[in-house]
Amino acid sequence: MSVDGFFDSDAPRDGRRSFASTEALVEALAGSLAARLRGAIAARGSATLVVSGGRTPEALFRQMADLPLDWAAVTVTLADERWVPPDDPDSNEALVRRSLLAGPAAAARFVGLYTGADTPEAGQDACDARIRALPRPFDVVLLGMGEDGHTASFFPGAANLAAALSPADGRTVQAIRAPGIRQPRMTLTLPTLLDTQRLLLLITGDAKRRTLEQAEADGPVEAMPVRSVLRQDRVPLEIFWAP
Ligand SMILES: O=C1O[C@H](COP(=O)(O)O)[C@@H](O)[C@H](O)[C@H]1O
Repeated sequence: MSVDGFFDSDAPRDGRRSFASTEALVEALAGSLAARLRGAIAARGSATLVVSGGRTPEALFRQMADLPLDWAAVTVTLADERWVPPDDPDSNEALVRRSLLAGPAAAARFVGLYTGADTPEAGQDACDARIRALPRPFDVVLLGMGEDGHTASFFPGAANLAAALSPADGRTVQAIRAPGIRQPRMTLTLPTLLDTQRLLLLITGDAKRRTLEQAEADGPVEAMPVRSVLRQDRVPLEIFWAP
């Protein structure tokens, strides 16, 4: 159910859905993602799901974890990772393991980005090999967004943002360091994230909605890197929002 006109205003360009509550969003989105994964498994025998970390997707992951699905045929990986071991509370892998890969979904194969190397730069080649080995296109890429307009680990002001958005050498991942972020990161590059059948952006709250409105206005991608997915025309972007 729409709560106002914002998400309906330019529907022809993007699929936008707004919900009266996070619970309603989570229920609808979990069901829709499960249907997509089932369809991929029926067609090809396997499915690949790329998810973001942070706080926003946890309720969705918990809902998905219980859905009836041949989880053993699903590979789950991350759109980005904080360069910390999986026992660190900031690890996106830890979030996925505790909230998505629980119950029936524990049967899924998880491919993490953290390699154990001292730095993401040192781990980049090994991480690239992991992602390169996955079937493509992905079936679903689920992105989030920060209030600063970052998505995945495309941060405003990141030294290597250009390489992440447009990797000259075709690499699938990029080490990221940016002012103001606690840990260095590893992110899938933009062309890799866009190599998907379905691309979703999940945001909640009024602050992020205002960030999205700002990102949709004119301005450089480097200032609000989520613009890189808003402005591309390779794969339709679906935006899911709840207050
Ligand atoms: O640092 C990150 O931030 C974004 C948004 O996180 P949230 O906590 O505001 O939901 C997330 O999409 C990304 O994967 C994560 O590494």
